[in-house]
Amino acid sequence: MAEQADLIIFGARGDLAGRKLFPALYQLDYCELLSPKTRIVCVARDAMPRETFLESLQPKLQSQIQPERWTEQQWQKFASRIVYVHLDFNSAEDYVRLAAELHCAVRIYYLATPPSLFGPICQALGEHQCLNDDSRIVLEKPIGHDLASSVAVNETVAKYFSDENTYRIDHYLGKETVQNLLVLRFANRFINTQWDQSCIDHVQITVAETVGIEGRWGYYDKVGQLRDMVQNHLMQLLCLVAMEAPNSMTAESIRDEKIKVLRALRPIDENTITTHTVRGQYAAGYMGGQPARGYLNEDDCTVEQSDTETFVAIKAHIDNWRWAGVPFYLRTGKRMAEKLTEVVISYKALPHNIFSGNPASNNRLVIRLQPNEGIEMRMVSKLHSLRDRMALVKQDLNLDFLGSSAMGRIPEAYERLFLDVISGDQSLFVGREEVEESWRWVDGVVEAWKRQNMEVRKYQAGSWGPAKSELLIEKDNRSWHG
Ligand SMILES: NC(=O)C1=CN([C@@H]2O[C@H](COP(=O)(O)OP(=O)(O)OC[C@H]3O[C@@H](n4cnc5c(N)ncnc54)[C@H](OP(=O)(O)O)[C@@H]3O)[C@@H](O)[C@H]2O)C=CC1
Ligand SMILES: O=C1O[C@H](COP(=O)(O)O)[C@@H](O)[C@H](O)[C@H]1O
Repeated sequence: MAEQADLIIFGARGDLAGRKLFPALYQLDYCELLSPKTRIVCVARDAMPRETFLESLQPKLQSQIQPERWTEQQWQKFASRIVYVHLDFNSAEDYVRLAAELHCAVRIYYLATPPSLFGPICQALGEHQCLNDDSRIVLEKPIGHDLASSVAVNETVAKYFSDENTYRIDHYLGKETVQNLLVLRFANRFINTQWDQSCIDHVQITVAETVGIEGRWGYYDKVGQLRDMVQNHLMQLLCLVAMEAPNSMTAESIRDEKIKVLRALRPIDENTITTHTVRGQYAAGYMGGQPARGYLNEDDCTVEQSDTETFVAIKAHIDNWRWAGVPFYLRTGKRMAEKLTEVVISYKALPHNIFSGNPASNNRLVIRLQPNEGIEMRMVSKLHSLRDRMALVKQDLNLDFLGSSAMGRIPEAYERLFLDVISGDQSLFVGREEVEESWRWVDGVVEAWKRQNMEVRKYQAGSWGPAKSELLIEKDNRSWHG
Protein backbone atom coordinates (compact mmCIF):
# COMPACT_ATOMS: atom_id res chain seq x y z
CA MET A 1 0.00 0.00 0.00
CA ALA A 2 1.24 3.49 -0.85
CA GLU A 3 2.24 5.92 1.90
CA GLN A 4 -0.27 8.51 3.02
CA ALA A 5 -0.48 11.76 1.08
CA ASP A 6 -2.65 14.78 0.46
CA LEU A 7 -3.56 14.72 -3.23
CA ILE A 8 -4.58 18.21 -4.22
CA ILE A 9 -6.27 18.35 -7.60
CA PHE A 10 -6.51 21.75 -9.28
CA GLY A 11 -9.13 21.65 -12.03
CA ALA A 12 -11.14 19.03 -10.15
CA ARG A 13 -14.32 19.89 -12.06
CA GLY A 14 -12.64 19.70 -15.46
CA ASP A 15 -12.82 17.13 -18.22
CA LEU A 16 -9.58 15.31 -17.39
CA ALA A 17 -10.36 15.03 -13.70
CA GLY A 18 -13.84 13.68 -14.41
CA ARG A 19 -12.86 11.21 -17.13
CA LYS A 20 -9.49 9.96 -15.96
CA LEU A 21 -8.29 11.13 -12.54
CA PHE A 22 -11.25 10.26 -10.30
CA PRO A 23 -11.86 6.88 -11.97
CA ALA A 24 -8.16 6.02 -11.46
CA LEU A 25 -8.26 7.03 -7.80
CA TYR A 26 -11.49 5.07 -7.28
CA GLN A 27 -9.85 1.95 -8.75
CA LEU A 28 -6.81 2.34 -6.50
CA ASP A 29 -9.08 2.72 -3.50
CA TYR A 30 -11.08 -0.33 -4.58
CA CYS A 31 -7.86 -2.35 -4.82
CA GLU A 32 -6.83 -1.13 -1.34
CA LEU A 33 -3.75 0.55 -2.80
CA LEU A 34 -4.30 3.94 -1.15
CA SER A 35 -3.43 4.53 2.47
CA PRO A 36 -6.59 4.99 4.58
CA LYS A 37 -5.24 8.42 5.52
CA THR A 38 -4.80 9.67 1.95
CA ARG A 39 -7.17 12.50 1.16
CA ILE A 40 -8.20 13.97 -2.15
CA VAL A 41 -8.43 17.72 -1.90
CA CYS A 42 -10.47 18.96 -4.86
CA VAL A 43 -9.84 22.53 -5.92
CA ALA A 44 -12.10 24.49 -8.26
CA ARG A 45 -13.38 28.03 -8.66
CA ASP A 46 -17.08 27.65 -7.82
CA ALA A 47 -18.06 28.10 -4.20
CA MET A 48 -20.28 25.16 -3.22
CA PRO A 49 -20.70 22.79 -0.30
CA ARG A 50 -18.72 19.56 -0.40
CA GLU A 51 -21.99 17.61 -0.71
CA THR A 52 -22.91 19.45 -3.91
CA PHE A 53 -19.52 18.63 -5.40
CA LEU A 54 -19.98 14.96 -4.47
CA GLU A 55 -23.48 14.92 -5.97
CA SER A 56 -22.10 16.08 -9.29
CA LEU A 57 -19.14 13.71 -9.15
CA GLN A 58 -21.01 10.53 -8.21
CA PRO A 59 -23.03 9.79 -11.41
CA LYS A 60 -20.15 10.70 -13.70
CA LEU A 61 -17.77 8.48 -11.80
CA GLN A 62 -20.19 5.58 -11.51
CA SER A 63 -20.75 5.60 -15.28
CA GLN A 64 -17.06 4.84 -15.75
CA ILE A 65 -16.62 2.06 -13.24
CA GLN A 66 -17.43 -1.61 -13.93
CA PRO A 67 -20.79 -2.35 -12.21
CA GLU A 68 -19.27 -5.16 -10.16
CA ARG A 69 -16.78 -2.70 -8.65
CA TRP A 70 -19.40 -0.10 -7.73
CA THR A 71 -21.23 -0.45 -4.42
CA GLU A 72 -22.72 2.19 -2.16
CA GLN A 73 -20.28 1.16 0.54
CA GLN A 74 -17.28 1.48 -1.78
CA TRP A 75 -18.49 4.88 -3.00
CA GLN A 76 -18.94 6.12 0.61
CA LYS A 77 -15.44 4.94 1.46
CA PHE A 78 -14.05 6.82 -1.56
CA ALA A 79 -16.17 9.92 -0.90
CA SER A 80 -14.95 10.07 2.68
CA ARG A 81 -11.48 10.91 1.34
CA ILE A 82 -12.75 13.93 -0.57
CA VAL A 83 -12.41 17.51 0.61
CA TYR A 84 -13.65 20.36 -1.57
CA VAL A 85 -11.91 23.75 -1.57
CA HIS A 86 -13.12 26.59 -3.74
CA LEU A 87 -10.31 28.85 -4.73
CA ASP A 88 -9.90 31.94 -6.83
CA PHE A 89 -6.44 31.43 -8.31
CA ASN A 90 -5.54 35.06 -7.57
CA SER A 91 -6.73 35.21 -3.97
CA ALA A 92 -4.04 34.94 -1.29
CA GLU A 93 -6.70 34.29 1.32
CA ASP A 94 -7.96 31.26 -0.60
CA TYR A 95 -4.49 29.68 -0.66
CA VAL A 96 -4.22 30.14 3.09
CA ARG A 97 -7.58 28.33 3.43
CA LEU A 98 -6.23 25.56 1.21
CA ALA A 99 -3.06 25.19 3.32
CA ALA A 100 -5.19 24.82 6.44
CA GLU A 101 -6.82 21.72 4.91
CA LEU A 102 -3.51 19.85 4.46
CA HIS A 103 -2.37 17.33 7.04
CA CYS A 104 -0.01 14.79 5.47
CA ALA A 105 3.77 15.08 5.21
CA VAL A 106 3.56 14.35 1.47
CA ARG A 107 1.68 16.98 -0.53
CA ILE A 108 1.00 16.23 -4.15
CA TYR A 109 -0.31 19.14 -6.20
CA TYR A 110 -1.83 17.88 -9.44
CA LEU A 111 -2.43 20.64 -11.99
CA ALA A 112 -5.26 19.45 -14.25
CA THR A 113 -5.68 22.96 -15.61
CA PRO A 114 -4.65 24.75 -18.80
CA PRO A 115 -0.84 25.03 -18.94
CA SER A 116 -1.04 28.82 -18.84
CA LEU A 117 -1.96 28.44 -15.14
CA PHE A 118 0.97 26.19 -14.17
CA GLY A 119 3.38 29.07 -13.48
CA PRO A 120 0.91 31.31 -11.58
CA ILE A 121 -0.35 28.41 -9.43
CA CYS A 122 3.19 27.32 -8.47
CA GLN A 123 4.07 30.88 -7.61
CA ALA A 124 0.97 31.31 -5.45
CA LEU A 125 1.59 27.99 -3.68
CA GLY A 126 5.14 29.10 -2.92
CA GLU A 127 4.15 32.55 -1.75
CA HIS A 128 1.24 31.51 0.44
CA GLN A 129 2.82 28.82 2.65
CA CYS A 130 1.28 25.86 0.87
CA LEU A 131 4.62 24.07 0.43
CA ASN A 132 6.46 21.85 2.90
CA ASP A 133 9.64 19.76 2.58
CA ASP A 134 7.91 17.02 0.64
CA SER A 135 5.64 18.88 -1.74
CA ARG A 136 5.47 17.47 -5.26
CA ILE A 137 3.98 18.98 -8.37
CA VAL A 138 2.34 17.03 -11.20
CA LEU A 139 2.07 18.84 -14.51
CA GLU A 140 -0.21 17.67 -17.28
CA LYS A 141 0.88 17.84 -20.89
CA PRO A 142 1.26 19.93 -22.95
CA ILE A 143 3.81 21.96 -20.99
CA GLY A 144 3.65 25.22 -22.89
CA HIS A 145 2.63 25.94 -26.45
CA ASP A 146 6.09 25.99 -27.97
CA LEU A 147 9.71 25.83 -26.82
CA ALA A 148 9.82 29.39 -25.47
CA SER A 149 6.64 29.09 -23.40
CA SER A 150 7.66 25.64 -22.20
CA VAL A 151 11.00 26.98 -20.97
CA ALA A 152 9.17 29.82 -19.22
CA VAL A 153 6.78 27.43 -17.45
CA ASN A 154 9.63 25.11 -16.46
CA GLU A 155 11.65 28.05 -15.09
CA THR A 156 8.79 29.28 -12.91
CA VAL A 157 8.00 25.79 -11.65
CA ALA A 158 11.70 25.23 -10.85
CA LYS A 159 11.69 28.23 -8.48
CA TYR A 160 9.29 26.40 -6.19
CA PHE A 161 9.83 22.68 -6.90
CA SER A 162 13.09 20.80 -7.34
CA ASP A 163 13.36 18.57 -10.38
CA GLU A 164 13.04 15.47 -8.15
CA ASN A 165 9.69 16.80 -6.99
CA THR A 166 8.40 17.72 -10.46
CA TYR A 167 6.38 15.04 -12.25
CA ARG A 168 5.63 15.80 -15.90
CA ILE A 169 2.88 13.48 -17.02
CA ASP A 170 2.59 11.89 -20.39
CA HIS A 171 -0.13 9.41 -19.62
CA TYR A 172 0.92 7.15 -22.52
CA LEU A 173 3.93 6.17 -20.41
CA GLY A 174 1.55 4.92 -17.73
CA LYS A 175 -0.18 2.53 -20.12
CA GLU A 176 0.80 -1.04 -19.31
CA THR A 177 1.34 -1.88 -22.96
CA VAL A 178 3.58 1.12 -23.52
CA GLN A 179 5.77 0.00 -20.62
CA ASN A 180 5.72 -3.41 -22.21
CA LEU A 181 7.57 -1.95 -25.17
CA LEU A 182 10.60 -1.65 -22.90
CA VAL A 183 10.20 -5.21 -21.68
CA LEU A 184 9.68 -6.55 -25.18
CA ARG A 185 12.79 -4.83 -26.44
CA PHE A 186 15.11 -5.26 -23.51
CA ALA A 187 14.10 -8.61 -22.04
CA ASN A 188 13.95 -10.64 -25.28
CA ARG A 189 17.20 -11.43 -27.02
CA PHE A 190 15.69 -12.46 -30.35
CA ILE A 191 13.83 -9.17 -30.64
CA ASN A 192 16.69 -7.07 -29.36
CA THR A 193 19.18 -8.42 -31.87
CA GLN A 194 16.91 -7.77 -34.85
CA TRP A 195 16.20 -4.16 -33.98
CA ASP A 196 18.09 -1.89 -36.33
CA GLN A 197 18.56 -0.76 -39.90
CA SER A 198 20.11 -4.06 -40.95
CA CYS A 199 16.79 -5.88 -40.34
CA ILE A 200 14.08 -3.25 -40.20
CA ASP A 201 12.66 -1.64 -43.33
CA HIS A 202 10.46 0.95 -41.66
CA VAL A 203 8.40 1.68 -38.53
CA GLN A 204 4.82 2.90 -38.33
CA ILE A 205 3.23 4.51 -35.29
CA THR A 206 -0.52 5.09 -35.48
CA VAL A 207 -2.61 6.75 -32.79
CA ALA A 208 -6.11 6.94 -34.24
CA GLU A 209 -9.01 8.21 -32.16
CA THR A 210 -12.73 8.05 -32.85
CA VAL A 211 -13.53 10.98 -30.56
CA GLY A 212 -13.90 14.43 -32.06
CA ILE A 213 -13.32 17.74 -30.35
CA GLU A 214 -16.79 18.10 -28.88
CA GLY A 215 -16.66 20.00 -25.58
CA ARG A 216 -12.95 20.89 -25.89
CA TRP A 217 -13.08 23.03 -29.02
CA GLY A 218 -12.02 26.25 -27.24
CA TYR A 219 -8.84 24.57 -26.00
CA TYR A 220 -8.15 22.45 -29.05
CA ASP A 221 -8.53 25.05 -31.77
CA LYS A 222 -5.55 26.95 -30.35
CA VAL A 223 -3.48 23.79 -30.13
CA GLY A 224 -4.14 21.24 -32.91
CA GLN A 225 -3.13 17.61 -33.19
CA LEU A 226 0.60 18.24 -33.63
CA ARG A 227 0.90 19.94 -30.23
CA ASP A 228 -1.86 17.92 -28.52
CA MET A 229 -0.62 14.46 -29.52
CA VAL A 230 2.61 14.41 -31.54
CA GLN A 231 4.74 16.66 -29.31
CA ASN A 232 4.14 14.35 -26.38
CA HIS A 233 2.53 10.92 -26.88
CA LEU A 234 3.85 10.07 -30.34
CA MET A 235 7.31 11.41 -29.53
CA GLN A 236 7.40 9.28 -26.40
CA LEU A 237 6.37 6.18 -28.34
CA LEU A 238 8.99 6.93 -30.95
CA CYS A 239 11.63 7.28 -28.22
CA LEU A 240 10.72 3.96 -26.63
CA VAL A 241 10.93 2.22 -30.01
CA ALA A 242 14.18 3.88 -31.06
CA MET A 243 16.25 4.38 -27.90
CA GLU A 244 19.31 2.38 -26.88
CA ALA A 245 19.06 0.16 -23.81
CA PRO A 246 19.21 2.27 -20.65
CA ASN A 247 21.76 1.14 -18.05
CA SER A 248 18.97 0.53 -15.57
CA MET A 249 15.30 1.34 -15.07
CA THR A 250 16.00 4.58 -13.21
CA ALA A 251 14.34 7.75 -14.47
CA GLU A 252 17.73 9.27 -15.23
CA SER A 253 18.99 6.36 -17.35
CA ILE A 254 15.77 6.15 -19.34
CA ARG A 255 15.63 9.89 -19.92
CA ASP A 256 19.26 10.02 -21.04
CA GLU A 257 18.50 7.54 -23.82
CA LYS A 258 15.27 9.19 -24.91
CA ILE A 259 16.95 12.58 -25.20
CA LYS A 260 19.56 11.14 -27.58
CA VAL A 261 16.76 9.99 -29.88
CA LEU A 262 15.04 13.37 -29.82
CA ARG A 263 18.33 15.10 -30.61
CA ALA A 264 18.92 12.75 -33.54
CA LEU A 265 15.54 13.49 -35.13
CA ARG A 266 16.17 15.08 -38.50
CA PRO A 267 14.56 18.54 -38.59
CA ILE A 268 11.75 18.94 -41.09
CA ASP A 269 12.10 22.30 -42.80
CA GLU A 270 10.44 24.25 -45.59
CA ASN A 271 12.21 22.11 -48.20
CA THR A 272 10.89 18.81 -46.88
CA ILE A 273 7.65 19.82 -45.21
CA THR A 274 5.34 19.16 -48.15
CA THR A 275 6.78 15.73 -48.90
CA HIS A 276 7.18 14.67 -45.25
CA THR A 277 3.98 15.88 -43.59
CA VAL A 278 0.23 15.97 -44.18
CA ARG A 279 -2.28 18.06 -42.23
CA GLY A 280 -5.97 17.23 -42.15
CA GLN A 281 -9.22 18.39 -40.58
CA TYR A 282 -12.33 16.23 -40.27
CA ALA A 283 -15.41 17.14 -42.23
CA ALA A 284 -18.87 15.61 -41.78
CA GLY A 285 -19.02 11.86 -42.29
CA TYR A 286 -20.25 8.69 -40.61
CA MET A 287 -19.08 7.05 -37.43
CA GLY A 288 -20.40 3.54 -36.82
CA GLY A 289 -23.13 4.09 -39.41
CA GLN A 290 -24.35 7.32 -37.77
CA PRO A 291 -23.87 10.78 -39.29
CA ALA A 292 -21.03 12.66 -37.60
CA ARG A 293 -20.42 16.40 -37.66
CA GLY A 294 -17.43 18.11 -39.13
CA TYR A 295 -14.93 20.00 -36.95
CA LEU A 296 -16.43 23.35 -37.91
CA ASN A 297 -19.92 22.19 -36.93
CA GLU A 298 -19.07 21.04 -33.42
CA ASP A 299 -21.39 22.66 -30.84
CA ASP A 300 -18.79 24.85 -29.20
CA CYS A 301 -17.13 25.96 -32.46
CA THR A 302 -17.18 29.75 -32.64
CA VAL A 303 -15.77 30.46 -36.12
CA GLU A 304 -16.62 29.73 -39.75
CA GLN A 305 -13.10 28.86 -40.81
CA SER A 306 -10.22 27.34 -38.94
CA ASP A 307 -6.81 26.22 -40.05
CA THR A 308 -6.29 23.90 -37.07
CA GLU A 309 -5.30 20.33 -37.92
CA THR A 310 -7.13 17.39 -36.35
CA PHE A 311 -4.94 14.92 -38.24
CA VAL A 312 -1.20 14.77 -38.88
CA ALA A 313 0.96 12.29 -40.78
CA ILE A 314 4.73 12.61 -40.73
CA LYS A 315 7.64 10.78 -42.25
CA ALA A 316 10.48 11.19 -39.78
CA HIS A 317 14.12 10.09 -39.76
CA ILE A 318 16.47 9.43 -36.89
CA ASP A 319 20.01 10.23 -37.91
CA ASN A 320 22.10 7.72 -36.02
CA TRP A 321 23.78 4.36 -36.71
CA ARG A 322 20.90 2.22 -35.58
CA TRP A 323 18.23 3.91 -37.66
CA ALA A 324 20.03 5.30 -40.71
CA GLY A 325 17.75 4.91 -43.72
CA VAL A 326 14.75 3.63 -41.72
CA PRO A 327 11.74 5.95 -42.04
CA PHE A 328 9.36 6.32 -39.11
CA TYR A 329 5.85 6.99 -40.40
CA LEU A 330 3.66 8.63 -37.75
CA ARG A 331 -0.05 9.37 -38.01
CA THR A 332 -2.64 10.51 -35.54
CA GLY A 333 -6.09 12.00 -35.87
CA LYS A 334 -9.48 12.58 -34.34
CA ARG A 335 -12.72 11.10 -35.71
CA MET A 336 -10.96 8.33 -37.50
CA ALA A 337 -12.41 4.98 -38.50
CA GLU A 338 -11.30 3.12 -35.36
CA LYS A 339 -9.73 3.76 -31.99
CA LEU A 340 -6.35 2.20 -32.46
CA THR A 341 -2.85 2.75 -31.12
CA GLU A 342 -0.20 0.50 -32.59
CA VAL A 343 3.45 0.31 -33.47
CA VAL A 344 4.30 -1.71 -36.55
CA ILE A 345 7.84 -2.90 -37.17
CA SER A 346 8.18 -3.93 -40.77
CA TYR A 347 11.21 -6.11 -41.50
CA LYS A 348 13.27 -6.18 -44.67
CA ALA A 349 12.92 -9.07 -47.09
CA LEU A 350 15.68 -11.69 -46.94
CA PRO A 351 18.48 -11.08 -49.44
CA HIS A 352 17.56 -14.00 -51.70
CA ASN A 353 14.26 -15.82 -52.18
CA ILE A 354 14.81 -19.58 -52.57
CA PHE A 355 11.08 -20.35 -52.71
CA SER A 356 10.58 -19.61 -56.36
CA GLY A 357 7.00 -18.96 -57.39
CA ASN A 358 6.30 -17.32 -54.03
CA PRO A 359 6.66 -13.59 -53.62
CA ALA A 360 9.39 -12.62 -51.14
CA SER A 361 7.58 -11.99 -47.90
CA ASN A 362 8.37 -9.59 -45.12
CA ASN A 363 8.01 -10.30 -41.43
CA ARG A 364 6.09 -7.81 -39.41
CA LEU A 365 5.72 -7.22 -35.70
CA VAL A 366 2.55 -5.40 -34.67
CA ILE A 367 2.48 -4.10 -31.12
CA ARG A 368 -1.13 -3.19 -30.30
CA LEU A 369 -1.21 -0.69 -27.47
CA GLN A 370 -4.98 -0.16 -27.42
CA PRO A 371 -7.54 -1.62 -27.67
CA ASN A 372 -7.08 -5.45 -27.72
CA GLU A 373 -3.62 -5.00 -26.23
CA GLY A 374 -1.23 -7.59 -27.57
CA ILE A 375 1.44 -8.52 -30.06
CA GLU A 376 1.14 -10.07 -33.47
CA MET A 377 4.12 -11.51 -35.26
CA ARG A 378 3.66 -12.15 -38.94
CA MET A 379 5.55 -15.25 -40.00
CA VAL A 380 5.76 -17.17 -43.21
CA SER A 381 5.15 -20.91 -43.13
CA LYS A 382 4.42 -23.77 -45.50
CA LEU A 383 0.88 -24.41 -46.61
CA HIS A 384 0.16 -28.04 -45.74
CA SER A 385 -0.81 -29.46 -49.09
CA LEU A 386 0.02 -32.34 -51.43
CA ARG A 387 -1.17 -30.43 -54.46
CA ASP A 388 1.11 -27.41 -53.99
CA ARG A 389 4.67 -28.62 -53.60
CA MET A 390 5.91 -25.57 -51.75
CA ALA A 391 3.26 -22.90 -51.30
CA LEU A 392 3.89 -20.42 -48.50
CA VAL A 393 1.31 -18.68 -46.32
CA LYS A 394 1.50 -15.72 -43.99
CA GLN A 395 0.42 -16.55 -40.46
CA ASP A 396 0.18 -14.43 -37.36
CA LEU A 397 1.41 -15.50 -33.96
CA ASN A 398 -0.94 -13.69 -31.65
CA LEU A 399 -0.30 -12.80 -28.03
CA ASP A 400 -3.28 -11.38 -26.16
CA PHE A 401 -2.29 -9.39 -23.04
CA LEU A 402 -5.74 -9.17 -21.54
CA GLY A 403 -6.00 -12.95 -21.61
CA SER A 404 -2.69 -13.18 -19.78
CA SER A 405 -3.31 -10.32 -17.33
CA ALA A 406 -3.11 -11.43 -13.71
CA MET A 407 -5.77 -8.85 -12.82
CA GLY A 408 -8.39 -9.80 -15.41
CA ARG A 409 -8.31 -6.18 -16.53
CA ILE A 410 -5.54 -3.94 -17.73
CA PRO A 411 -5.06 -1.04 -15.30
CA GLU A 412 -5.52 2.47 -16.65
CA ALA A 413 -2.45 4.66 -17.12
CA TYR A 414 -3.40 7.15 -14.42
CA GLU A 415 -3.63 4.40 -11.80
CA ARG A 416 0.02 3.50 -12.31
CA LEU A 417 1.07 7.15 -12.46
CA PHE A 418 -0.70 8.15 -9.23
CA LEU A 419 0.97 5.25 -7.41
CA ASP A 420 4.35 6.28 -8.78
CA VAL A 421 3.99 9.92 -7.73
CA ILE A 422 2.99 8.82 -4.24
CA SER A 423 5.98 6.47 -4.00
CA GLY A 424 8.33 9.03 -5.58
CA ASP A 425 9.25 7.00 -8.67
CA GLN A 426 9.90 9.22 -11.68
CA SER A 427 10.82 6.57 -14.25
CA LEU A 428 7.50 6.92 -16.11
CA PHE A 429 7.55 10.71 -16.08
CA VAL A 430 9.09 12.96 -18.68
CA GLY A 431 12.22 15.00 -17.98
CA ARG A 432 12.43 18.71 -18.68
CA GLU A 433 15.04 18.29 -21.40
CA GLU A 434 12.88 15.76 -23.22
CA VAL A 435 9.93 18.13 -23.23
CA GLU A 436 12.11 20.94 -24.54
CA GLU A 437 13.87 18.87 -27.22
CA SER A 438 10.54 17.64 -28.44
CA TRP A 439 9.23 21.21 -28.67
CA ARG A 440 12.33 22.23 -30.60
CA TRP A 441 11.55 19.65 -33.30
CA VAL A 442 7.81 20.36 -33.32
CA ASP A 443 8.39 24.13 -33.52
CA GLY A 444 10.43 23.46 -36.68
CA VAL A 445 7.45 21.66 -38.22
CA VAL A 446 5.06 24.47 -37.25
CA GLU A 447 7.43 27.07 -38.68
CA ALA A 448 7.78 25.15 -41.96
CA TRP A 449 3.98 24.77 -42.20
CA LYS A 450 3.70 28.54 -41.85
CA ARG A 451 6.39 29.29 -44.40
CA GLN A 452 4.84 26.96 -46.95
CA ASN A 453 1.35 28.08 -46.01
CA MET A 454 0.40 24.43 -45.74
CA GLU A 455 -3.33 23.91 -45.93
CA VAL A 456 -5.37 21.43 -43.92
CA ARG A 457 -6.91 18.79 -46.17
CA LYS A 458 -10.44 17.74 -45.34
CA TYR A 459 -11.15 14.11 -44.53
CA GLN A 460 -14.45 12.47 -43.80
CA ALA A 461 -15.21 11.71 -40.17
CA GLY A 462 -14.96 7.91 -39.90
CA SER A 463 -12.17 7.57 -42.46
CA TRP A 464 -8.41 7.03 -42.11
CA GLY A 465 -7.53 10.66 -42.82
CA PRO A 466 -6.89 12.63 -46.01
CA ALA A 467 -5.99 10.70 -49.16
CA LYS A 468 -2.67 12.54 -49.19
CA SER A 469 -1.63 10.60 -46.08
CA GLU A 470 -1.85 7.37 -48.09
CA LEU A 471 0.39 8.94 -50.70
CA LEU A 472 2.94 9.97 -48.08
CA ILE A 473 3.80 6.31 -47.56
CA GLU A 474 2.75 4.81 -50.93
CA LYS A 475 5.22 6.92 -52.84
CA ASP A 476 7.88 4.94 -50.95
CA ASN A 477 6.23 1.66 -52.12
CA ARG A 478 4.92 0.95 -48.65
CA SER A 479 1.44 1.11 -47.16
CA TRP A 480 -0.18 1.77 -43.81
CA HIS A 481 -0.86 -1.37 -41.85
CA GLY A 482 -4.51 -2.34 -41.40
N1 LIG B 1 -9.07 16.21 -21.20
C1 LIG B 1 -8.17 15.31 -21.60
O1 LIG B 1 -8.48 14.23 -22.14
C2 LIG B 1 -6.72 15.56 -21.39
C3 LIG B 1 -6.28 16.76 -20.86
N2 LIG B 1 -4.95 16.96 -20.65
C4 LIG B 1 -4.45 18.20 -20.06
O2 LIG B 1 -4.98 18.31 -18.75
C5 LIG B 1 -5.24 19.66 -18.42
C6 LIG B 1 -6.69 19.81 -18.04
O3 LIG B 1 -7.46 19.41 -19.16
P1 LIG B 1 -9.06 19.49 -19.15
O4 LIG B 1 -9.59 18.91 -17.91
O5 LIG B 1 -9.49 18.96 -20.45
O6 LIG B 1 -9.29 21.05 -19.14
P2 LIG B 1 -10.58 21.88 -18.83
O7 LIG B 1 -10.72 22.86 -19.92
O8 LIG B 1 -11.73 20.99 -18.54
O9 LIG B 1 -10.11 22.71 -17.57
C7 LIG B 1 -9.84 22.16 -16.31
C8 LIG B 1 -10.18 23.18 -15.25
O10 LIG B 1 -9.28 24.27 -15.30
C9 LIG B 1 -9.93 25.42 -14.79
N3 LIG B 1 -9.73 26.55 -15.68
C10 LIG B 1 -9.82 26.56 -17.02
N4 LIG B 1 -9.55 27.80 -17.48
C11 LIG B 1 -9.28 28.57 -16.42
C12 LIG B 1 -8.91 29.93 -16.21
N5 LIG B 1 -8.72 30.74 -17.25
N6 LIG B 1 -8.70 30.35 -14.96
C13 LIG B 1 -8.84 29.53 -13.92
N7 LIG B 1 -9.19 28.24 -14.05
C14 LIG B 1 -9.40 27.77 -15.26
C15 LIG B 1 -11.42 25.11 -14.71
O11 LIG B 1 -11.68 25.01 -13.36
P3 LIG B 1 -13.10 25.40 -12.71
O12 LIG B 1 -13.90 24.14 -12.82
O13 LIG B 1 -12.75 25.75 -11.36
O14 LIG B 1 -13.67 26.51 -13.50
C16 LIG B 1 -11.55 23.77 -15.39
O15 LIG B 1 -12.50 22.93 -14.82
C17 LIG B 1 -4.82 20.46 -19.64
O16 LIG B 1 -3.51 20.90 -19.47
C18 LIG B 1 -4.90 19.46 -20.77
O17 LIG B 1 -4.04 19.78 -21.82
C19 LIG B 1 -4.04 15.97 -20.88
C20 LIG B 1 -4.43 14.76 -21.38
C21 LIG B 1 -5.79 14.47 -21.72
O1 LIG C 1 -3.59 13.78 -24.18
C1 LIG C 1 -4.55 13.53 -24.87
O2 LIG C 1 -4.89 12.23 -25.04
C2 LIG C 1 -6.19 11.88 -25.46
C3 LIG C 1 -6.08 10.42 -25.95
O3 LIG C 1 -5.74 9.60 -24.88
P1 LIG C 1 -6.10 8.04 -24.91
O4 LIG C 1 -5.52 7.52 -23.65
O5 LIG C 1 -7.59 7.96 -24.96
O6 LIG C 1 -5.47 7.46 -26.13
C4 LIG C 1 -6.68 12.78 -26.57
O7 LIG C 1 -8.03 12.50 -26.88
C5 LIG C 1 -6.58 14.22 -26.10
O8 LIG C 1 -6.96 15.10 -27.16
C6 LIG C 1 -5.17 14.55 -25.69
O9 LIG C 1 -5.15 15.84 -25.07
